[in-house]
Amino acid sequence: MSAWPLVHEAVLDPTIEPFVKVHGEPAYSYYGKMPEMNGLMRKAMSGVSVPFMTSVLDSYNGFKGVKQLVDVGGSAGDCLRMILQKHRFIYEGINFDVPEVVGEAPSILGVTHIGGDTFKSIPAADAIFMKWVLTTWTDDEYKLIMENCYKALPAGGKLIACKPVLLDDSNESQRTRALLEWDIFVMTIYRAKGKHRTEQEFKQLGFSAGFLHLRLYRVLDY
Ligand SMILES: C[S@@+](CC[C@H](N)C(=O)[O-])C[C@H]1O[C@@H](n2cnc3c(N)ncnc32)[C@H](O)[C@@H]1O
Repeated sequence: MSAWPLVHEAVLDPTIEPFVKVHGEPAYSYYGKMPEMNGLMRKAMSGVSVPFMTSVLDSYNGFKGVKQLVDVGGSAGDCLRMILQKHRFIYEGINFDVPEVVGEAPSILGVTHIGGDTFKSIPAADAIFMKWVLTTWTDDEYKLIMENCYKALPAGGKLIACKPVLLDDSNESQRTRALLEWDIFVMTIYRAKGKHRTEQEFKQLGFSAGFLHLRLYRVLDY
């Protein structure tokens, strides 16, 4: 909470986040040093992701043909658990997150937890799932994560990124307002230059990392 009074400073100087000004380090490394914060973050992600994934899995069928799936930034592994329960043909799941998070994750049948850093390398699999990860990073960091995803996949492999897509022109709708409000949250806590992106921006960043085709599936008007 102590970062919020500094929110305007992220606009004046986007090179340093309000969270860093207050705590002296970025949010994820701060959580990693505080088991209680880390536990709260895992719990919060489960709380929002479980109902959300139930709806996604009702309408999205792009996992067909996948045998090994890595969930990048998968937190405690809830998303992967739900995907594997629904799609029994996926015989191997890898839940990849920072060591402090996977170290506390529960064991899940068919899932191996691997600790690491998306900016260094990502475990190989024939498809990658990544939900609610890219918004918190700058364009350069986003590109680096995408390059590491590209390296982790075989030719023709698939990256399934689950993200809200911003309209080209912002409007007065509740959805646009909610996404832009969320940008302010990201700007304050994670990265002053992190943001939601449009379809065209996703396409360009993916293209610059080697992903030549982008197919958009709309689920939940998301
Ligand atoms: C917003 S949470 C999303 C969690 C999960 N994908 C979900 O939708 O429930 C972002 C996740 O990225 C992880 N993360 C942050 N930096 C990372 C890094 N450098 N390498 C691997 N994981 C990272 C965090 O620990 C966190 O679990």
